[in-house]
Amino acid sequence: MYKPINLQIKHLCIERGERLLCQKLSFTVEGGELIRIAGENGSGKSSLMKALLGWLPIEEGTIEFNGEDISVHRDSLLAEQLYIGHATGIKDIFTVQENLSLYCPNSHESDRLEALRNLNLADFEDTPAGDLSAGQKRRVALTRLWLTDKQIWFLDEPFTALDAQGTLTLEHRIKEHLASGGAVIMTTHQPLQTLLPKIIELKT
Ligand SMILES: Nc1ncnc2c1ncn2[C@@H]1O[C@H](COP(=O)(O)OP(=O)(O)OP(=O)(O)O)[C@@H](O)[C@H]1O
Repeated sequence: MYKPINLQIKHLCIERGERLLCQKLSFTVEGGELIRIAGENGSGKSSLMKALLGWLPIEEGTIEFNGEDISVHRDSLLAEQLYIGHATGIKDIFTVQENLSLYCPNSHESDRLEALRNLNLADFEDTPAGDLSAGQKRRVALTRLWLTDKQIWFLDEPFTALDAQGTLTLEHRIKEHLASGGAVIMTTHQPLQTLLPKIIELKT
């Protein structure tokens, strides 16, 4: 079980390419909570995620993690977070197993194999990632969710290219994480099957 966490966003405004993306947005995230950032294409979902991690400057407002302003001190948030972006980040020239070793260098081989089994990739460990389908590459990227001990997950369109069974497997993993006090902030354009998120809607 994780310790309690609190991410507090107050009156946040982000500007990108001279467009104002969030207008005085406020919400909180605590352990056990699933947040879905919703909105049309270009409304600023990915930008908001990056701003929450301190990777994009903010125009106005504050982001506090466990009471600390991340614009001053973001080490504790960065130490607790796992971010999986829009792009899978999988390296085509490496095998599936090598990609996992690259992303999770401290993981045990037995845990990596178990993670691959969970995602129906056990037969592909020696396959070059470049020979995988889009959905299989997404699954390789998502194995990190079975290998991490990070408490707060930032998942940008994690369901992209997954089939129905892959979607349910990911939803199940997210539920396990929430049940142990983890938090998840995600974007998705797809309908969720079993998850009931708190929705933060961005306007265009
Ligand atoms: N690197 C960048 N430089 C300048 N502007 C950018 C950059 N990346 C995105 N933007 C702009 O910021 C706005 C929000 O983009 P963002 O990717 O955050 O939207 P989104 O809601 O995640 O979209 P989608 O649903 O298509 O993934 C868009 O108008 C986009 O053109």
